[in-house]
Amino acid sequence: MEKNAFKSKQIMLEKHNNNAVIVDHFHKKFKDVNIGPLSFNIEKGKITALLGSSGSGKSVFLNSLLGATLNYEGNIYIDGKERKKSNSIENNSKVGFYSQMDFSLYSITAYDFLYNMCNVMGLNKTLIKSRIEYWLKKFDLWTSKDKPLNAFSWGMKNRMNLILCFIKEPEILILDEPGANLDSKWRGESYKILKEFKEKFNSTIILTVHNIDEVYNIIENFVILEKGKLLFSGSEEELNLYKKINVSFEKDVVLAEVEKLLNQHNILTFNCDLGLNSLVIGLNKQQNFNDALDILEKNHMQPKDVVPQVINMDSIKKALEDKETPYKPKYEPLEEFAIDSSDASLGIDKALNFLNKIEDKYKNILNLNKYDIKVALSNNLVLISDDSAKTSITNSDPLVLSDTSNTSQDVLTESEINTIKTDFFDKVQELKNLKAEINQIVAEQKTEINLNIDDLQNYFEKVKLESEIIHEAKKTFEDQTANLKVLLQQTESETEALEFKKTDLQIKIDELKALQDEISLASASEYEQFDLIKAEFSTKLDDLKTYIEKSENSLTNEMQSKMNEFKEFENQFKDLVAVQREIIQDEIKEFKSYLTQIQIESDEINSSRSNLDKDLSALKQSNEEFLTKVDLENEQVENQKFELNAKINELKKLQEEIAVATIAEYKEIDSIKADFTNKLLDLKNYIENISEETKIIQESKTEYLEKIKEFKEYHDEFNKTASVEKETIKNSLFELKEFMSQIQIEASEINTFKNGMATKKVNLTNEDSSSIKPSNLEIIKLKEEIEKLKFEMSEQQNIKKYYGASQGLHNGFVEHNMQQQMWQQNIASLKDQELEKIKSDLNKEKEYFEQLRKEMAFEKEMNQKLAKFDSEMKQRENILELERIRREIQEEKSKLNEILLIQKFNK
Ligand SMILES: Nc1ncnc2c1ncn2[C@@H]1O[C@H](COP(=O)(O)OP(=O)(O)OP(=O)(O)O)[C@@H](O)[C@H]1O
Repeated sequence: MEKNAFKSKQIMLEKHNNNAVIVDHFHKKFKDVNIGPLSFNIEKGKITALLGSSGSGKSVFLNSLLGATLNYEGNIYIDGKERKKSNSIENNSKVGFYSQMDFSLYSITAYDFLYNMCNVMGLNKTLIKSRIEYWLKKFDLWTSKDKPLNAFSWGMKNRMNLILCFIKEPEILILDEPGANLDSKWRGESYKILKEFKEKFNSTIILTVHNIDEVYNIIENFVILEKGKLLFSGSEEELNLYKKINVSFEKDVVLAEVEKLLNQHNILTFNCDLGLNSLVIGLNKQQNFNDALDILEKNHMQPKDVVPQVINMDSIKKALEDKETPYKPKYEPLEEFAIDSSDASLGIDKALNFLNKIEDKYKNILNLNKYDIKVALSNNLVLISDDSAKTSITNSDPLVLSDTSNTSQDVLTESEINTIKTDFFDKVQELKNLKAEINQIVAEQKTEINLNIDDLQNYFEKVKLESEIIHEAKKTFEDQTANLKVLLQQTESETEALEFKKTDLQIKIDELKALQDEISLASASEYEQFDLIKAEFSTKLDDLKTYIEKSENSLTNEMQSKMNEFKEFENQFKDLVAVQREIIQDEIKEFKSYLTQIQIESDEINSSRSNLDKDLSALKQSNEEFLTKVDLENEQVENQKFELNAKINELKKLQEEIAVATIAEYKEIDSIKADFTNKLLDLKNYIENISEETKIIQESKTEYLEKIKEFKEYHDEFNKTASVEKETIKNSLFELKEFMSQIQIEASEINTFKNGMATKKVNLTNEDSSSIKPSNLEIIKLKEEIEKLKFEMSEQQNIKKYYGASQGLHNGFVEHNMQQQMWQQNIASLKDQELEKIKSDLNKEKEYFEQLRKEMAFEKEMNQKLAKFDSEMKQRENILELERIRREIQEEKSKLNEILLIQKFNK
């Protein structure tokens, strides 16, 4: 038994493999309320609306579907798996659920929140970043990705909830009131995204909504609950639900005609309101209201007002009630209606044929003899008949074209007239469509074609006006003919009366004649009396005759003049018709040539169109190629963007560092600058001082140079004297050498004496140390003498070095000892003077060198300052370099920003 139940369940599930959800006798019992038993299916890859009034059990069912409630009878199968037993993470990953989560306590950023949630959902790590970016951008929250969630508005929070639901890209999406808390723009947008999502992933979407009207266009299936029971489950067609629109018209539009027209095009009509001249039209999913409008417009039944009717639970319930007696259109649908506006040449052919046809009909009228026709006009259609008495001329009469020669052949039926009328307006419409196409393809020809179409309209207006004039003229002509007839009848009856009068008179004359005869028979007196009466009577008779003649004459004259007038009018009418005929023929010729022109243009357009088609396909191909290229480039750009962002961040950091460094450096520069300006001021003062000192030095220098010059001159002179004296000294030296050798001899003698004395001394030391003392004194004395001699010798040498001996000295070395003292005195005084001079010169030189040293020290100081200045300048240059680098970075950054902006724009 159980096995069989299992088998039947298997079969049921297999049967329903195109269903994402199978609800099998779901039953949830509460204390006072029962939800179920419910059995229905939710089709895979479709959008199903779960509808029902408040408390109907939608939430109870959704909670059970989500697995939040497992305590119910019956079963819910998701993808063939029993919900109660398959509440695992794996199975839940197939389901996405939208609920209104409140983020008021979440200070985490939107991006981080989604990142964490994706991890929790077990999304592949490589997908997370791209998914987050895609969905945040889709819901316009990418720019707020780093904002904390508790700073989001209600609308933004709701969009976050939707992202949470979509980001998983699940097979089944369950959305409980997705439009709540969203503005109308985002409600519409999210329904659009929902549809896109379904188409992209072939997902099954189950949603509950309050305003079904807003989502009607995307819903494919309906599940309707009412007080815990299933009211309906199936497609829109099965629900018999139509999008209803109330359309009202001007008073002159006949609703019956509108209804007939729409029905013939498979558009349902409901609820005619004759008072407001409006009716309700019903459109199914495949029908577009714009198509209905086009049909009405083409047939000159433009609506005055259009009010769409809201689809709500009431209208759904009504649709369910009406389901038993489905609406059937009153009028049979037309097999073919739409004009293929893409085939412009066909339209022109049709227009040509149609206009030729009209021309034929006009020819028919124009070629008729005026005597053969009786003319009347009905609206703008010409009514012609060979027998006006037989034809009822009313405004609603159909168009009748008649030729006296063959009346029956040219009579058109009402349906033929309607076809001609529809054809005519169709052709005009086709011409309009053609005009629109020409406008699109050849913009330059637009004005010309517009003018032509205007001309065409003017032409028809003119024809209409002219036919109205003809109609008026014909009417006047007919009126006058009728008047003439009446006049003729009057004249005839008057003539008849006169005839009667004449016979009466004749009878009376005859009677009178008889009476005359009787009277002639009577007496002569009576005869005389009778003659008198006779004369009287004859005058009266004459009067009567002249009266009759007169009246006869006036009648014939009047008739004659009327006949003349009639003839004149007839001629005029003839001329008018001839003129009109010529005009119409000319215009038809013009129109024909215009049409051939249009034909030529149309051919040209067709050829250009085929070229354009070729170009278009080429363009499409290149566009596709371009798009793939763009995709590739986009990818590259994304990478580049990422790199650029990283670089920008680096640059930003660098910039910040530079900015900090620059500020510090600026401060330093400022202090250096201040120091520098102070120093510069000092330097200036110093330089001023120096320049003054330099002036003084310069002056003293020139003085000193002059003195040096003098000294040099003196020196030269001295050198001259010295060279002379040198010779003398040479001689003296020779003498001195000899004197020296003598002295050396004496010295050797002294040394021998000294040695003798030394041996004596040794001996004496050996004998008695006290006996050494007197010999020591002698030695000291001798030593002093030798020292003295040495001093004198060196002095003499020195003197000889500097000055030649005075001329007295030349007198021989023999007198040397005698003159030596004198010479020494002179030399000493000379030497003192010279030495004094040299000393002062040396002092001056020393001063000069001191000055030079000072100058050099100053120069050194200046050099040091310059070096410092240079280093400061270098520092300053470094700062300027930094500034330049900073500017370059700024420029680089703005370039990058531009590139980014262009990339964004391109995207
Ligand atoms: N836990 C419960 N205990 C008792 N009755 C409940 C419980 N949950 C729901 N109900 C009842 O079940 C019925 C259906 O409720 P449910 O919430 O499914 O309605 P709904 O269709 O979602 O309505 P709404 O559109 O207002 O949200 C209501 O009458 C409700 O009172």
